[in-house]
Amino acid sequence: MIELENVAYTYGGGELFSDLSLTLAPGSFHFLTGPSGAGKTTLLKLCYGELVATSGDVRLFGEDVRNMDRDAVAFARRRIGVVHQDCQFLDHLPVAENVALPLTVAGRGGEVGSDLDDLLGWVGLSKQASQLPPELSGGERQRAALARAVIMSPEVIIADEPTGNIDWEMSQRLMALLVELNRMGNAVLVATHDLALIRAAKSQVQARVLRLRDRKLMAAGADL
Ligand SMILES: Nc1ncnc2c1ncn2[C@@H]1O[C@H](COP(=O)(O)OP(=O)(O)OP(=O)(O)O)[C@@H](O)[C@H]1O
Repeated sequence: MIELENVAYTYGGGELFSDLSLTLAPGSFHFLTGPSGAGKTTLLKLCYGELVATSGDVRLFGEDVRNMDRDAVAFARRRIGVVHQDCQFLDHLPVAENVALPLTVAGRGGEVGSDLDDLLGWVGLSKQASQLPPELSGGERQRAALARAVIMSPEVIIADEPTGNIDWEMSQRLMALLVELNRMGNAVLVATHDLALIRAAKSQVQARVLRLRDRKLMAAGADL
C-alpha cells in the first residue's frame, strides 16, 4: 500500500536520513521510535504524501508519488487516516463537526449521520459531541483526532505520537482502538517515544518495531 525505497530526505540543513526503505502492507502494524529530532514526523509525512523525498522512490497504493498530480495525491490521501501530533482542530467548531470535517471537505457532508454517532460512540465521545475542542481533555482530543482520521474509512492509519500528552490508562484505551482497527484489516503505523506503550501493545498485536536513529531505519533491538 505504501512503499518507500532507498529514500533520502533533506530539509536544507543536511541530510536527515538516507537509504531508507519501508513497506506498509495491508493489515500490518508498525511502531516507529527513535530520539527526538531523528525524523519520525518527516518519515510519516513522506508516507502520506505530505512531503516528497529528496531521492529514492515513494509509492502510494502502487503509484510513484513523483508521477502523481495534486488531485492524485489528494485522492490517495483519502485512503490514509492521519492522527497529527497536535490534533489540529478548528476550535470554533463542535467536536462532532471537527470529526466530520473530512467528509464535509470531500463534498460528502450529506453522508454525516448515524455513522458519525457510531464513530463518536466507538471512541467514547458521544457525550462530548457538541463541546468545543478546547473543552476536551488531552485523551479526549486524541480520541476525537482518531475518529476524524477514520471517518473516511481509510485503509492505512498513521498516528504521530498519539499518546504524547495523555496518561497511561488513556494511552491504553487509544492503543486498543488502533489494535481494533488493525484487526479489521487496516495497516497501522504509530510513531511514539513511549517504549512501555510498545511493550504493552506487543501482547495484543503482532507489530514490527522500527527505530530511526543516526539517519538510518532499523529493526528495534531486544530491549523491545
Ligand atoms: N519544515 C522544516 N524545515 C526545516 N527543518 C525541519 C522542518 N521540520 C523538521 N525539521 C527538522 O528536521 C529534524 C527532524 O524533525 P522531525 O519532526 O521529523 O523529528 P521527530 O523525530 O519527529 O522529532 P520529535 O520526536 O521531537 O517529534 C529536526 O531537527 C527538525 O528541526
